[in-house]
Amino acid sequence: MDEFDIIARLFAPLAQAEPGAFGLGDDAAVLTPTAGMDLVLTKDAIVEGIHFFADDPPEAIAAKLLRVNLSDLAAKGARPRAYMLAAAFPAQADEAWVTRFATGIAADQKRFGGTLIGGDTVSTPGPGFFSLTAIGELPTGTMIRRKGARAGDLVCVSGTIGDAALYVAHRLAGAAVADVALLEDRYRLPQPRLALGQALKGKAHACCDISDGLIADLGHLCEQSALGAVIEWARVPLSAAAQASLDAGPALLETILAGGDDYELVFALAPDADLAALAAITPVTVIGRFEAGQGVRVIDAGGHDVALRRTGWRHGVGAS
Ligand SMILES: Nc1ncnc2c1ncn2[C@@H]1O[C@H](COP(=O)(O)OP(=O)(O)O)[C@@H](O)[C@H]1O
Ligand SMILES: Cc1ncc(C[n+]2csc(CCOP(=O)(O)OP(=O)(O)O)c2C)c(N)n1
Ligand SMILES: [Mg+2]
Ligand SMILES: [Mg+2]
Ligand SMILES: [Mg+2]
Repeated sequence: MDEFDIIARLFAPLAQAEPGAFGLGDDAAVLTPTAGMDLVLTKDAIVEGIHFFADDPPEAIAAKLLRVNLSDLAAKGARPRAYMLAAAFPAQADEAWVTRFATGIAADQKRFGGTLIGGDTVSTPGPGFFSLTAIGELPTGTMIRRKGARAGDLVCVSGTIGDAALYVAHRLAGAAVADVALLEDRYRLPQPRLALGQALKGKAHACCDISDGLIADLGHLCEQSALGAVIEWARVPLSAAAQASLDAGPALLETILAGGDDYELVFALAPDADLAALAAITPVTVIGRFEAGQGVRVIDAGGHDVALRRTGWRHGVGAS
């Protein structure tokens, strides 16, 4: 199967809903924004060995690629409209592997919306590399920014924190964790909080998704909003698996707070905001407050600062 077979047989069927995709038969696509809407654009790439394990199911790798991008759209309050895919398949990806990858994309396109409108298909002598540009829509001028939190706002997070990072710590460092199957599922199949993100428009003063780690990504909100934040460790929402893992080894606290791969939302709400209306969509937990100053502080139940050696994931370039 060559690139043209892959495009025609596996990807073109996913492009039908957007006429400007021309069945993936032209050099480029045409996208007309819906009247009164802004287009919201975001790109994230994933690399074998860095973002996913080589033995992850190809359907899940494809789903994760789409979902990490939809998570960025969710954080901005946008609805998925279209996406572009660049796939560099490694030499060991045979026809069955590529077919399963396309099956994963197709299933999630149906689940979350949006239409494939173009991309590129190449081979690589190196590890698998997949990049996606997600294009969302929202009413003009309503995108939720990282900037805009106010001192006294509540720091809120969706879902539970730390599950995927505990799985990575288990796989790479042999960390003893509870319920590996649940943690693995959270790692492989993040849940983009699209409905919550859209409900946050006009309510959240600032929002971003948690990819690098709760502390680091909350730090991005703080930096852009020119504020600090304090969070109470005891209020950070944990799954039963994460709680049980932590009970066995408190060293995993830092993994939970700074490990990343959560793809939950962290956002700023006014103290009198209607939390129940949001929690009816996706579980939401208040974990702290924005305050004057800079940086993120974590305090324990006694009000003492919790020292962290790292705050989140950073890609390095070069030998440093
Ligand atoms: N190579 C690049 N060229 C241009 N912009 C980039 C590049 N890499 C990252 N950015 C931009 O920098 C910002 C932060 O990127 P990133 O940390 O990847 O955000 P996120 O966690 O939301 O995915 C985003 O606005 C992104 O578009
Ligand atoms: C095999 C493997 N090892 C380690 C990790 C942990 N990890 C790798 S990159 C990353 C941060 C998120 O990826 P990034 O490319 O920074 O996404 P962005 O912040 O741009 O959304 C994390 C937590 C992983 N997901 N998989
Ligand atoms: Mg990114
Ligand atoms: Mg991202
Ligand atoms: Mg990152």
